[in-house]
Amino acid sequence: TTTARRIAHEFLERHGLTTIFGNPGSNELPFLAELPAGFRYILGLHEGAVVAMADGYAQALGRPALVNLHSATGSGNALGALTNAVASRAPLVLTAGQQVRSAMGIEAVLTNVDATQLMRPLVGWSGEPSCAADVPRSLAQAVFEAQLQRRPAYLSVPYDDWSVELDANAVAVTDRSVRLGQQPSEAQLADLVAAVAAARNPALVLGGDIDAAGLFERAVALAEHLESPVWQAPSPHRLSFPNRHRLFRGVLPASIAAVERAMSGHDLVLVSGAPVFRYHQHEPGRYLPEGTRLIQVTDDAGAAARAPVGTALVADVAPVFEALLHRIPARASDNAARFLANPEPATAAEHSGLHPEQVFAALRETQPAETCYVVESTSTNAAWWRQIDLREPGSYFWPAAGGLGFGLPAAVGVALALPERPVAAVIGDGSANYGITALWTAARYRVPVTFVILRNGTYGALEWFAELLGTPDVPGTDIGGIDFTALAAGYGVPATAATDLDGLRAALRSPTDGPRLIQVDTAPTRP
Ligand SMILES: Cc1ncc(Cn2c(C)c(CCOP(=O)(O)OP(=O)(O)O)sc2=O)c(N)n1
Ligand SMILES: [Ca+2]
Repeated sequence: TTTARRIAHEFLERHGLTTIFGNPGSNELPFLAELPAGFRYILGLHEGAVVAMADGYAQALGRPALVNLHSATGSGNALGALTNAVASRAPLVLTAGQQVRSAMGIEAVLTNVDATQLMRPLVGWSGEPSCAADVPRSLAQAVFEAQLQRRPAYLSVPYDDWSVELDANAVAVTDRSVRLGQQPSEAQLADLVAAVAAARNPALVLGGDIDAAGLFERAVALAEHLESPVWQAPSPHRLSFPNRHRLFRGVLPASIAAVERAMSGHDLVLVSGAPVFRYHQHEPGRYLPEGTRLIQVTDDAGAAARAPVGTALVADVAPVFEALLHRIPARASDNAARFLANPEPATAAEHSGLHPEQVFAALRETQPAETCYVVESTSTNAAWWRQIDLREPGSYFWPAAGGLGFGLPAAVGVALALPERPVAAVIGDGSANYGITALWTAARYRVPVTFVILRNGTYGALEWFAELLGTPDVPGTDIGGIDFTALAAGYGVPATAATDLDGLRAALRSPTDGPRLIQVDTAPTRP
């Protein structure tokens, strides 16, 4: 016999879940005891930062990530960050400690009352084992559910279970594995190939799942093969195509009318790896222009079922791309240069701060081409896509549900997942506050992230929305006067304040082997 804890650790080790992102309470300590060599615990000081770090880590690695939270209070603190992990389809395995079994009914302090309901409807599965003997199997089920659904799963475990001696049946689960394959049928491929081949002027719309599936380069090959224009689907949480490529037409604006306008003239819209669509600002219109057909290919059955227009094939996208590449003759392409030149950055003449385009041009000019950017700055996206020049897979992450508090911690998670890749976080001075404690984690584990804080003193996007919604005089958008260099110093991260372009470039160029924060004053812009 062996204890539930040793079986659980063995199962986690076999499935590569040896990095634990967590913030512990007393209920969690018996699970965290006797961690085998090879496990590492990454401590976050707030559960929102913990889950955001795990989300960045899981997305960067393309594998499940393990999280350990403190009962109800800790799990509740994580709910906001979980909205992003649901939208990014991050396979997070959330575990939380529960009071001892005999004290749950009387609701002793630290009882997670009705634990399996707490995280719904955000998690794809949540459970609490009915007895200690079922703990290892329940943990395995949480891991497999997260992996199969590509959605966070939640497991609550009474802390007196971990030390219980269990028999061979409980150990059997350590040998389990589960695999998922969604190969389209020959008939489904033939239908799709025929539709695209017959299209006079097809448009390709790519979702974040294309980058998540490692299909960034195949998407470029397909677009060049078909000589088709490419858009990133609205509200992207990843980039699935080089944003300066001659065929790239930009990020689809996140409104119904704007998508209709962008698709005019195209008789077929092929949407791959994206919901149809993640609109944001409400601008009524027709979903598609008259005569335009939409086909969606995704391995996300829910996204296919809830789409308001078009037909959908639920399958892995890779075999679909290969069929289109090999069964449709290549279309002639003009010999234009593959990538477009970058425009001169706009300036903010009438404002003391820099224009965000100047900041982004400085990043492009000073950071390595393979830098991975984690961005959370909600009024600077137009400036960002005009000036940045991303040509590698996995180069861009954004809070997938628009929930702020992802960017700063997720950059730490990405850097922990990819220690060989430069990582920069580009964070608004509003967004930075929701996950600011991750600076301490970056300092503690010396995670070499460059945090760039864009300080325009406002919730800029909300000021734009206030105008759009005809409510210009709303309160609560002025956040001026925060000193992020003092905050960073307080958490142990070296910081500088840049007020002009030379100062910013010098700071970006200075050598570093650990985390650093650069606060740059910027002028307000429209999203
Ligand atoms: C957790 C959370 N709280 C509040 C908001 C609402 N919100 C807020 C508060 C925004 C302003 C963010 O300001 P920023 O300084 O990070 O960026 P900009 O100044 O460039 O808009 S944008 C937005 O949707 C949110 N999305 N998520
Ligand atoms: Ca701001």
